[in-house]
Amino acid sequence: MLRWQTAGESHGEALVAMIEGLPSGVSITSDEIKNALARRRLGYGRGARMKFEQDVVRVLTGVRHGRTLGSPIAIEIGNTEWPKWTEVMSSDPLAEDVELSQTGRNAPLSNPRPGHADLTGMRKYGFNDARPVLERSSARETASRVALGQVAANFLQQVAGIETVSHVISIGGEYVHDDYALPTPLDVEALDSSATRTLDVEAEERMKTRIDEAKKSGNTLGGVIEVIAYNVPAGVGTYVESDRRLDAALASALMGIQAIKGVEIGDGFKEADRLGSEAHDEIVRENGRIHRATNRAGGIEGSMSNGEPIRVRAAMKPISSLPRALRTVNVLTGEEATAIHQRSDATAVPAAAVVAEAMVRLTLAQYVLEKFGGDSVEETRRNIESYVASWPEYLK
Ligand SMILES: Cc1cc2nc3c(=O)[nH]c(=O)nc-3n(C[C@H](O)[C@H](O)[C@H](O)COP(=O)(O)O)c2cc1C
Ligand SMILES: C=C(O[C@@H]1CC(C(=O)O)=C[C@@H](OP(=O)(O)O)[C@H]1O)C(=O)O
Repeated sequence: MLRWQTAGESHGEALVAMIEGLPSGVSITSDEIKNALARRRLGYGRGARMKFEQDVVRVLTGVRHGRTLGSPIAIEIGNTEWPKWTEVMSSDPLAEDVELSQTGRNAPLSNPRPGHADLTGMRKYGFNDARPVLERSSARETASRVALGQVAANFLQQVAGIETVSHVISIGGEYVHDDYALPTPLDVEALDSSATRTLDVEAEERMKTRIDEAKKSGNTLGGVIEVIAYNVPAGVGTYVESDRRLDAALASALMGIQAIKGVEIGDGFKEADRLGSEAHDEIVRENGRIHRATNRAGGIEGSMSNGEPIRVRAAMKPISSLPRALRTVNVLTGEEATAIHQRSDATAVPAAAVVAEAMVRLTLAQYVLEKFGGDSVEETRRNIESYVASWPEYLK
């Protein structure tokens, strides 16, 4: 069973990520993890923190000479901003003669921000300061998931040539064109170089203009992202129990990302309006091989991969911390107030696409391992090859 967990606060000393259950022999280096983390920092509209902070990666356990050992892997991502936060975020009680200043970064945050976990988190955990809530609810934590996602990506690539691609479909209501071709692994470099993580240069300009306008008026934006997984063999996931359904697992993985409010598999909500004859993907034989005439289902039928590219989309709400302050109340006085705002992203849709890709990688790694097992990369690869080899030629 593949399991993973993350720990760490946004302004703490470091984030920590663990993954357990991967076979031995997966090749992975800390540079590959660093590169994955660098992709998450990209995107037009990201805030100041992305410029001055760095992710300092240390692979602490589970990897030797660039190969996994089959034992738990622990990764540390240091926050380079830590020296400024040592007192505010000290895990030990502060010495008696150290008094936190009541201004600047030390000030108690008693005006909770709408759209964040602040108000309910304060009630639930018994704080009258939003600091202890926002430290963990912050999407800083997604760096841990991207680090783990890179390990999963290497596993998927090395056992079955499975590759993922993430891109942006819309920001602030500015969409890519309807006839926009699905990006493939060959497009990853171009997507990484795009300010809005899209190959549609005309849409990119519209998105950038929209972000500029939002920024100018003290506002923020959300959008829609898509992740595609290529070369997933048919039969990953199952219909036999609801908790083993691949589509349900992917939806849960994406909904578990901060600010994601909706998930679609394939054509998702559009399918609801179509006639049955226009909704399903006919099975056709071409050049002796069986495949689908279309891929509206997004590569999943009966909660199993069907051999076509897997396609999932997620909707991200606009960033909750607005320079144009939203109304709130001061929890200490009960009086009306405006929400705290120090700095934030104007939009983080391109970054969320990279995070969503990491979650798809982790989920697929879990489901591939569940189907094919294996304690070493070679064993998993052999199992997949012999499974596919058991089909008649026209079904491969
Ligand atoms: C990559 C990424 C970056 C984010 N950056 C910010 C940010 O700078 N400011 C902010 O208010 N929210 C940001 N968010 C969103 C909040 O973390 C999120 O909306 C908040 O924790 C409330 O959680 P919920 O939206 O799931 O209810 C970001 C989310 C992601 C995925
Ligand atoms: C630090 C990251 O994202 C942060 C996520 C975030 C939030 O509220 O989710 C708020 C911002 O942090 P701060 O409030 O300190 O400016 C973002 O910069 C990151 O993605 O690495």
